[in-house]
Amino acid sequence: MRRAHAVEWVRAAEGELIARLPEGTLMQRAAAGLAATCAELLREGVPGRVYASRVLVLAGSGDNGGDALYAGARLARRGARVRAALLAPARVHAGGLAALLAAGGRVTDDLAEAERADLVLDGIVGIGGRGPLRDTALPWVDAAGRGAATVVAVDLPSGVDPDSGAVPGAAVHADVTVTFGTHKPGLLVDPGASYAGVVRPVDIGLGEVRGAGADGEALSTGASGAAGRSLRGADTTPLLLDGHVVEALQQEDVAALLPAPDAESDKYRRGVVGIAAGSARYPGAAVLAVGAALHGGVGAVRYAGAAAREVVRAHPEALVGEGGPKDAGRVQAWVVGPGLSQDAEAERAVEEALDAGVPVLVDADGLRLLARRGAAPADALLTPHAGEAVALLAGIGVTATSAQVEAERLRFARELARGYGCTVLLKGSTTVVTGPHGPARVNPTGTAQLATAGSGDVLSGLAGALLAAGLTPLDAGSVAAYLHGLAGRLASGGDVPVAAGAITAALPEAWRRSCHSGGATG
Ligand SMILES: NC(=O)C1=CN([C@@H]2O[C@H](COP(=O)(O)OP(=O)(O)OC[C@H]3O[C@@H](n4cnc5c(N)ncnc54)[C@H](O)[C@@H]3O)[C@@H](O)[C@H]2O)[C@@H](O)CC1
Ligand SMILES: [K+]
Repeated sequence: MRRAHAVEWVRAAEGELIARLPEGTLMQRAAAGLAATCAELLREGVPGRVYASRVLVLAGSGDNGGDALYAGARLARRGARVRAALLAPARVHAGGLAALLAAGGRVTDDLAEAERADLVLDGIVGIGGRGPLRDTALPWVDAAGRGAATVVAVDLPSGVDPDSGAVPGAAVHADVTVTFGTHKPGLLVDPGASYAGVVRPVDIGLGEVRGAGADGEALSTGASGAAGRSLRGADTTPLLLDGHVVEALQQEDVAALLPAPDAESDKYRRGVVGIAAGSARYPGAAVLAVGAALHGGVGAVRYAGAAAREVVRAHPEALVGEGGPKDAGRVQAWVVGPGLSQDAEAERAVEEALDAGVPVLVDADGLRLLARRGAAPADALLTPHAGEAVALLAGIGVTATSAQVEAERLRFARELARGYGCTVLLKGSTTVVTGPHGPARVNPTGTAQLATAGSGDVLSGLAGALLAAGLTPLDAGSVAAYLHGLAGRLASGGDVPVAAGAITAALPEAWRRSCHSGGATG
């Protein structure tokens, strides 16, 4: 599991470490890791060596600038020609600057240095940054963009909000981000994630803090349901700040979560998912959702609704009925909403699915109907895109535009999960899945090619099947997003447009790659 922690968490963990270590230790660890990565990049890149390479440090007023200056000093000691632009000279990190000068580095105010550098270190702001880049930094960042330098962001690209991934104005576009101790949420969530380039974590010993965990290490987050907050003190207490952890499933996590039939399994024990979707006018959504559900690890798929004939023609494996969810046989989870329209019959289908006493995934038209209720059962999974999220938010008295939802996906997904009291999967450039408490999950496999008609119907059928197979709403949503994203990548071969049916066709291969070692996450 890849984990990111919010600034408040990082500060608390660092505070605990700083109290135990000699002064400056953490910054030296950060600078050493940063310099090692820069040296590697210089050796791999055009100069092919550190000696005589041109390095420009952009140093802001905080410790982020300190990290960059100390790393610059280390590179200067290895023969690099290092220059530093001080963006707030009166408040520059004094120790870092002294170290750089002592190692032979120089201060510069010549913008041309940015254009001819081999490597630019963005030490403008780190986790202390708020708002867009300030005017003093802009000409330097623009000049670096004009040149051929490899841009390395220190901890995170300046201008990206560390906790939300929002990019409120100008920001640094990094080729590589060297992040300390743990990922920051803004590095995993768009739009911030798209500014970070390749993210390389550097261990600075946060794992030494009780209960803390750098990438991949055990970290008690109180799992998906805990409502704990800021529990520090007693020796056995993990450092836990509710809502401060963001996770991204990796291939081995998905492998462990995928349902696998055992010798005892028959079709009913594997789970049956019910799909209440489509309408006489829009049968396609039903066909797509059922088709994906058939690949979702359940023993059978029931369809209930007006598109029964079209569904069985496309998928003879499905058990179909023309009535509503109440008249269908037993299922372990319902999917309700895709292509349902919003008439009285649709409303009844949503009511019946919500009252069925099993986990229910609500999508599309179902969400618009649900917004009028302003609440959902605790084991529901809501799967809005930004536009549907706006309607759902209105249902709990929150006014927001789609653009605002897209800009702060984590925040609005959490707000919906808390407001409706259930799990929410917010679709988009970075799909976010979260319950009212505990960690949020972001999907690492997405591709822009998934933004295609019917793609959401495929996702809801697949996630519903995983719910019926017994996964929790958080696991079902995040595993479905992972497989759906991977299938989309496989179907598009990277950049070829895909139709929703092609995503479904690629699901078996995505599943196969996810349950075997050998990796899938890009
Ligand atoms: N706290 C720690 O123990 C460690 C921190 N480290 C580094 O320290 C960083 C955090 O340092 P700080 O807390 O000093 O904060 P930063 O260096 O991230 O930034 C704070 C400074 O930037 C200014 N600032 C804020 N927003 C700005 C904007 N949009 N444009 C320009 N200037 C802006 C503030 O006025 C303040 O002076 C981390 O990101 C990491 O790089 C590392 O050295 C590892 C250890
Ligand atoms: K930075």
